[in-house]
Amino acid sequence: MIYQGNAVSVQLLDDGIAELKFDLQGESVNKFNRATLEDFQKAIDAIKGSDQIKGLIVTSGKKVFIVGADITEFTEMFAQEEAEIAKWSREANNIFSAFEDLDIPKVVAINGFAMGGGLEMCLVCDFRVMSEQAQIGLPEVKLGIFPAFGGTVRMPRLVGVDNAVEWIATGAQQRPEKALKDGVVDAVVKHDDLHNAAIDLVKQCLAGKIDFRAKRQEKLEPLTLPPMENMMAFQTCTAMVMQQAGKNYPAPVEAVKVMQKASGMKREEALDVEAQGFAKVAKTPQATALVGLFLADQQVKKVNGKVAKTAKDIQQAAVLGAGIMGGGIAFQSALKGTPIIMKDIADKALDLGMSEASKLLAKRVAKGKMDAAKMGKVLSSIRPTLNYGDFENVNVIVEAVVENTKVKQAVLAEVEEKVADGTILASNTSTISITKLAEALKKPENFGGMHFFNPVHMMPLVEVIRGEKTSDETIATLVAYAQKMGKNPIVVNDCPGFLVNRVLFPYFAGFGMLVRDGADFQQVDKVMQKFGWPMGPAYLLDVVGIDTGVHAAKVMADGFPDRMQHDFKDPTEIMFENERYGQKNGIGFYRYEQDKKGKPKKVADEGSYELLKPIAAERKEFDAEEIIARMMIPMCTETVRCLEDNIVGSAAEADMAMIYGIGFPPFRGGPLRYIDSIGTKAFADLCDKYAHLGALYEAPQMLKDKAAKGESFFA
Ligand SMILES: NC(=O)c1ccc[n+]([C@@H]2O[C@H](COP(=O)([O-])OP(=O)(O)OC[C@H]3O[C@@H](n4cnc5c(N)ncnc54)[C@H](O)[C@@H]3O)[C@@H](O)[C@H]2O)c1
Repeated sequence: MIYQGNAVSVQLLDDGIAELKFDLQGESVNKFNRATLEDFQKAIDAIKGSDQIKGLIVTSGKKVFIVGADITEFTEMFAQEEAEIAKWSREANNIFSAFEDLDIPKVVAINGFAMGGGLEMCLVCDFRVMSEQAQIGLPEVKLGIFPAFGGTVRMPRLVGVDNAVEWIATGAQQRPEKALKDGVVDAVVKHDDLHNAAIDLVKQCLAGKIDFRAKRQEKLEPLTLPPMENMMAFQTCTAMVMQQAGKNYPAPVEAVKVMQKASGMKREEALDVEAQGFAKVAKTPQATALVGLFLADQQVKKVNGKVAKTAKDIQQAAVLGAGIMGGGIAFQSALKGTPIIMKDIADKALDLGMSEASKLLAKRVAKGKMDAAKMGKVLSSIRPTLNYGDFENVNVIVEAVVENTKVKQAVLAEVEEKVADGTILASNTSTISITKLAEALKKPENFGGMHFFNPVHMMPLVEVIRGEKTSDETIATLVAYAQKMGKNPIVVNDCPGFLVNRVLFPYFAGFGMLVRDGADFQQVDKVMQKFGWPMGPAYLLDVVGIDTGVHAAKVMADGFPDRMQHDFKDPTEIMFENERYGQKNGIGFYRYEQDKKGKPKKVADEGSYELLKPIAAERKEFDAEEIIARMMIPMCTETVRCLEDNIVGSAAEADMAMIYGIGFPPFRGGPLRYIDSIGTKAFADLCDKYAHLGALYEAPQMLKDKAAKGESFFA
């Protein structure tokens, strides 16, 4: 053994070829934390000090190669001054450069995920051999930053400007074929042949058949494009990236700028430019929010992992109701490998459910994401039925029949009689209390809520709802089933609207008051979309369905009369009374026409303004800042109240639910992180400023306390 550290070892194999192996002890994956970087430096020193090593292969002792830098270290690091952050990147790069400069052929064997810093490690090697099972990428922009272990320097020099921009600015994870085609790797081999293929390449270098020094030199020099072509290439890329990323996500554009600025420089100078650019983006609020989001996601997964430990085995599921939601649940369950019985009372509904599932599957086949055999298998694991035969073998049942308490209670009581003792039942209700539905059951402990979002196959969130009598084992099983379906469950306690709708409806209430006070709903939509929402509130209400919106708003008002009842006619109610139900009947706040692809396209409709006139003050322009405050305060304060009332277990879970469930702008991190970004004191002051609008605008006690103590929701 030439070197043995906690994360890196160097061992001499045969013929003067050594193996440098990453294998971080005590962890399931390799990552570049500070300790690994230090260890890597020591390994390089050991290689330099050995006169036996003529060539090197770089490997991993884990299933993955290296997943990237250690993101848990980012929050603290990014809190430092820009100069300190740049220094960190520069120091790491000194180690990477020292490795690159070793005057021996170095070939990396990429066995599994090589992401971010993991791929940058591969780029400092002279050649890259990749297993056909591995995937690689530079996903840093998804955290609001860009590669800073030399990625912006080596990628364009290795694969050209256009490819480098695509890999860095999209942050996409890439398969072996793409990596080989773009020249990011030099060979793709069968997984079992990887080690030998890497050794073979080192041997060819040692035998003088391949000039590894020439290959390495390309990475040390400026880009080779003539100045005019270079400028053109970067200009085209910048415009494209700006358009795709949008102004709310500065990192991809900054990455391109850095690459352009460094294009005429040699490696070391270019690495300085990268470090400075990196420090700048690391200090943006977007980076803070997106890194926070990543950590929150990890925390939620950890919590769920613990919860799901006591889950019952799930081999067979069933869904009651083959409508929009039941059909979607059946499709998703079957797709992810849990066979499902789909029961309805109408033949027609079953046919519709099955034909929707086959349409979705056919799309996957057409896109090459699935073969016909798999499609057949998935379809045959959905069993449509009109009766309860075989229900005694079902482990978990999701009820998704019409939204009516009596019907749901009757259906749940009926199915309880048909199943084995331990079967877990859940309702997909969006507005009815889980505790109330449980009153119809003999074993309420075996029952909970499982609130999916529409369309089920697209929406990542499932709210798992604990009623008063729901057992821990039931919650565990529902969490496990949601995970099995590829969804992100968040466990919440029962209350009107559960978590997501309880927080969303105050936002709609804010919208109603703005329109009442003379705001143009189209202006509100534009401002909120610019703020980062996928769509503004009026458009969102049209998409959700005005009838659904009015019904749910009533449930919320009954549940929280002190702040959610209003003494004026809400614009959504006006639309409802005039049979403007939104997209579903072609008219709501907007009118809907079909675009060329047959999809609904919204157009302005003067009639809406006429209808709103009796309830609205004279139309006037509002400041964007005021619109944002009046829309966001009710949403954010209600999220705080959910935390206060123990509806949700942690700030991380609350924020993730809003991002997964209703598309809260990810670069703002979620309602609670949004409060943090403004500051708890400043946000509480903002609440005071608008408190005259009603109780929804009053700062909750928890916010006041945090503001007084100078605390935030996230450390
Ligand atoms: N549509 C949404 O966006 C959405 C989102 C989240 C939750 N939900 C909830 O999901 C549930 C279903 O909503 P949907 O939009 O799919 O409704 P839907 O009207 O499309 O489907 C309901 C289905 O239930 C069937 N049904 C009625 N009584 C039945 C019985 N006794 N046994 C079996 N099947 C029966 C009907 O035939 C119909 O096919 C509701 O509780 C709704 O609140 C809906």
